[in-house]
Amino acid sequence: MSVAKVKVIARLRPRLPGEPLDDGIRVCHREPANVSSCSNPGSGSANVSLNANSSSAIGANSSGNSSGSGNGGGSFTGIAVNNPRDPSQVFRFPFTNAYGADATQEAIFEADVRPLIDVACSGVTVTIFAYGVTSSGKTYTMQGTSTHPGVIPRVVEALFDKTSSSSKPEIAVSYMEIYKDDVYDLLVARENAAKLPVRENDAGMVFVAGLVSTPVASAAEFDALFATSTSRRSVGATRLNDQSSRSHAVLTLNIRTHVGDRVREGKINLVDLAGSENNKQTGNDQSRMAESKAINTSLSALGMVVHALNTGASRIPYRNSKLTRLLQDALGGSSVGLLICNLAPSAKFRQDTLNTLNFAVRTKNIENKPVVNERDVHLPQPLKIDFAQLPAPLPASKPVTTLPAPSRAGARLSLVPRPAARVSGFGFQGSRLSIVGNADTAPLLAKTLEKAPLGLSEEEIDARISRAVEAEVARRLEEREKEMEREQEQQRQRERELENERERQMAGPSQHKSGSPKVKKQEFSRALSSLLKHHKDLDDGLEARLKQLERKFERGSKEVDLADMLSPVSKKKTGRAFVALARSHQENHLTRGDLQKALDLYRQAETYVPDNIKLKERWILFLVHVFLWRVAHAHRKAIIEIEWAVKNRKPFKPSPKRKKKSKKGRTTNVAETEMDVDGNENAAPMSDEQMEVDEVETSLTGRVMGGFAAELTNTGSKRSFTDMEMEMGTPAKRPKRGAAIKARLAMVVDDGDDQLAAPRKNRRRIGET
Ligand SMILES: Nc1ncnc2c1ncn2[C@@H]1O[C@H](COP(=O)(O)OP(=O)(O)OP(=O)(O)O)[C@@H](O)[C@H]1O
Repeated sequence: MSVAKVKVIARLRPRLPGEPLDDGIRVCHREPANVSSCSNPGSGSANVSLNANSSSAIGANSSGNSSGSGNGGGSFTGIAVNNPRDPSQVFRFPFTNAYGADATQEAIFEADVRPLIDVACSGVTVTIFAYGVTSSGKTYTMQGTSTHPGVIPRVVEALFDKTSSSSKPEIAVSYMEIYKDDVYDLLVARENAAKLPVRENDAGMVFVAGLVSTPVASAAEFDALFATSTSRRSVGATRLNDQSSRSHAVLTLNIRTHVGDRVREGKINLVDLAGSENNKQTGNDQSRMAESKAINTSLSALGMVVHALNTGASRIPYRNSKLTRLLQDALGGSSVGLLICNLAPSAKFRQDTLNTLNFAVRTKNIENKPVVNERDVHLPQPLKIDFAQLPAPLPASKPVTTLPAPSRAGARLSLVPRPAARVSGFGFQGSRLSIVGNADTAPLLAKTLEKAPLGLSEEEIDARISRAVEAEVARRLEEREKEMEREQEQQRQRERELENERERQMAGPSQHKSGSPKVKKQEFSRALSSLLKHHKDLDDGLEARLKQLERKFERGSKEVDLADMLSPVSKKKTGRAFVALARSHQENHLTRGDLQKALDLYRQAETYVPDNIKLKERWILFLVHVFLWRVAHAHRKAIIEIEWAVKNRKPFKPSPKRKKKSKKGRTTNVAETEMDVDGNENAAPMSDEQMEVDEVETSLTGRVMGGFAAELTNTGSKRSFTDMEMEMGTPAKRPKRGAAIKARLAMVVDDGDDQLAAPRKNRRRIGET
């Protein structure tokens, strides 16, 4: 993509009445770089005008091409300023052009502004902004006076001159001010003007929502509109300027040109920034101070954006102020930029002037990637069809004849890739219109335009752009056709696959061998859906069980009364005994199905030692443990059942739920997988099918189901006796052996119920011996 650096020119205004003579700041034009006269005010060089008050409009030339200005080629065009602390030292600031006190409005317009009008008419966004300290002549430069019209009226006049030519651009105007970081529409009477929001559309284009845009048919119509709206701008008197702008004003001229079947939509943003203020000098009252603070804040945000762009920062802080958001396109974006750096000659502004010049020199290094905004008239209209609302973007061009940037000591060239150009538009809303290109296709246009030698006529530039655009359109159409073909082919392929699938289903299972992978797959998916239903039932069972536990817990309050009667030591002992017993039941639950018992015992223990944190932790772990065990067990069993069903080609039926009688005779739904593996007296008798499932599992895993659960619930160091015992036997003997162990453990733990106060270690030993 073509890159166009922001062009910067400097303008030193004449001395105003009452301002003391001061030659500390001078305009230099094509000074030999080694001539000290420009840089040293004391040298008395005769061949150049160094004094701001006497210099002529140097730098301006009718071609608008500053022809070798800047530091390049051994000459210097720009501004020289004495160091206020050390007058023998001179700072030099090179610019494309530099204008002195008697430079006319016309000279500046002709040299640096008029060429940009052609650029805007060819579909590019152009942003011209005046920057400088308060009272340095920004408004004078942009608006001018009735006798010395400035940039704005001259641009409009030049545009309307074009409307009489064959291309006949249509023009619409929007005008806003940013006052204390709020945006107001200047085309709307102030009493009706609401604060307008700044938004960004999907294409990354910044716009002011609700900004009015008015078509204008003649320069006279514009003048009337402009005069009325300018009178609405916030202006106030300060000690430095009795007509000081208290806001940043942005006037946008939207230009639409028809070229054959295509429409080009360019625009010119004309920005009169409020001036930076040194409040030691302004004598501002409280309300002026608030304005001044907003002005300085937004200008410093602007400075930060410029700095970030210069240093190649990955994040550019456009969002720090409305001003920078709206200037986004002009700074590192897709428009062509011209900064007019206004300077005041007086010594009292010296420090601010140096700051302004520093800012301007940094701005020079900002690279924009201009795009040509063009669309085919036959393509659908944008969302907002009002001309002024038409958005911008697309292919790049390099419409301005910028000179190579003069080298500047200390200026860093970024090694970090610049962020992609972002598109923004003052007052433009709606979607981007484009048919002719994007960031990828822009190089073609850019290349074409870059090859254009300086001094090409407007028609030649237009012709080049047209040719490039046509080639680009053809290429993109071809690409689009190919893309569409690819998509159609993919669609056909998808349809074919769907059709085949449908046919297979219609043909039915008889056409397939029952043992084929497809049949197996179907069986498996049927089994899977049964399994899912089964799990839902399981969840319901668990939930019912938890509710039951809660009720039991409430009943435990009776025990609390009992516990209150015991001494703290006895309470502790009793609590410990309950815990030991609960642990024993917990550890043996695989063989005895004593989880419920363990749970009750833990609760009882808690009544005696309610504040024991360890117990609480154990309690929580236990609940988790129970839950996980049940879920894992249920899953495992279900998987085995499915595997078995698939292997034996039998339909999968989830195990029926077991109705469990609660102690009070209520019937509760509990998942059968809960306790039945150990075959104790509470478990429902196993069906033939279930027996088979266990056999299948044993043959698949070499273990009985208890082993799997134990693996899940016991850590390596606390493996249960049952597991160890069972691992000692051969796989064939394990089931038998397991049953014998279970019976033994049942006896041991039952005996243990009576030994409430037995120490924990002993209890363990009982279980393990
Ligand atoms: N080139 C010039 N020739 C003659 N007079 C000028 C020139 N530039 C500025 N002035 C005068 O200087 C005064 C201050 O100029 P202006 O109001 O344009 O400054 P400003 O930078 O816009 O100030 P602020 O930031 O406070 O709005 C005005 O009286 C203006 O007429």
